[in-house]
Amino acid sequence: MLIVADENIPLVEAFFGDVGEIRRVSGRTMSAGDVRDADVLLVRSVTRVNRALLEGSRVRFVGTTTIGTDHVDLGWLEESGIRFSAAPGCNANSVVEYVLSVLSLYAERCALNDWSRLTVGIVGVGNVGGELAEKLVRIGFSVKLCDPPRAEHEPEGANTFVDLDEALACDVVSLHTPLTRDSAHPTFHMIGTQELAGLNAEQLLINAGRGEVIDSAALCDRLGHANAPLVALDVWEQEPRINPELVDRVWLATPHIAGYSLEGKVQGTEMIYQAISKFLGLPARKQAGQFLPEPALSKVSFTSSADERAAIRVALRACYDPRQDDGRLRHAMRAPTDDERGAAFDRLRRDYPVRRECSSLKVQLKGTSKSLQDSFRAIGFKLKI
Ligand SMILES: NC(=O)c1ccc[n+]([C@@H]2O[C@H](COP(=O)([O-])OP(=O)(O)OC[C@H]3O[C@@H](n4cnc5c(N)ncnc54)[C@H](O)[C@@H]3O)[C@@H](O)[C@H]2O)c1
Ligand SMILES: O=C(O)[C@H](O)[C@H](O)COP(=O)(O)O
Repeated sequence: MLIVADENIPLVEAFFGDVGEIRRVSGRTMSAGDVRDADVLLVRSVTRVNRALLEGSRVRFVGTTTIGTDHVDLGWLEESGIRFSAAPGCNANSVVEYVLSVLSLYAERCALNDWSRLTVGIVGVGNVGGELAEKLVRIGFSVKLCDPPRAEHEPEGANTFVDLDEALACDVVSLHTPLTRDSAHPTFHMIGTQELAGLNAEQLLINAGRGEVIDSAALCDRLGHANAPLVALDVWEQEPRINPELVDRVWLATPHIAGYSLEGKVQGTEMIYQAISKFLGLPARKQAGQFLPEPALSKVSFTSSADERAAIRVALRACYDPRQDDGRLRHAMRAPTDDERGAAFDRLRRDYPVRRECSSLKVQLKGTSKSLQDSFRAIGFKLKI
């Protein structure tokens, strides 16, 4: 059995070495020739999986080690009898930690002593948005949830969810929808000129869903006018050849790495390993946990003299500080041509440093308040009181 896998999927050899022969190829440039004699194909979000890639090949199973599936022609795979599996939720916690870190930076920028005074509108309340909402509520934030598909289909939907306008009126708006064009509630350019016109300088807009959910030409234009909101973008239209002018105009710019914790990546590989094992009728004995190394930073300690709010900031940013990714992307955008900038964007993702989730860090709190302990727990740190 031949397994063709994107060269940037971690631990393919460790998980699949005894399932078949493995051939690594570039996900960005993967062609029909690369996959013709494959039985199994493993991709990331950068490979378009469709008739052009697979027709005439031996491929019977496609797995994407990602949450998003907009790069895959699901209809064509089904018609062609090719089994498909994604990795729902694999890196949801990583994205949530990205948003929490952005929120902590924003609160600091606004000189807000208590970050939980910010209201947060979450658009798209699935694995990522749902986990974000749960953590924010536990910390004490007020959240508004916008998810029309869920609002329509769930019995309590009308009471739980708000419409997009209401979510867009919050201090912070965080987008976590999939990219859809033909659904009942399409998200392609869901945030366009009109929605952007309604946002103001007292607001923060975060997009860690898919770049095409925001009309980026309209955003670039809005950011050139008065009273514009602050914007944090992790995802972009036309990746990897993103608009350098837009990078210049946003507050925080990261190269589609919100989901790039080591835990998130390894869980993605593990979920596809489980799906393939089931497809082939093989036992799935390997688990992500056995491949996670000891974290570089394993413990921090705060005493009763710690400023409680600063303690959360310090611990959160010890795990992940988006300003480092922002600096690297801005530097990469100095390259002179579109091609070079695109290659640099992909390099930043390929050579991404090891980033561990908050659950890998033990936090010792001596003589601190119960509410601080609850907030640390809500974020996901391991506590030692
Ligand atoms: N930046 C990153 O690194 C990163 C990482 C993981 C996922 N993502 C993106 O985030 C998306 C969401 O991930 P998830 O795991 O939460 O997916 P999910 O499928 O669990 O949830 C998506 C939610 O969005 C809702 N939705 C659909 N259309 C909507 C609309 N028009 N308005 C509001 N809500 C709508 C759905 O009903 C669903 O509840 C993924 O599809 C992927 O594109 C990005
Ligand atoms: O959909 C996802 O899971 C994320 O967007 C994922 O982090 C994308 O990463 P990639 O597959 O491009 O490495």
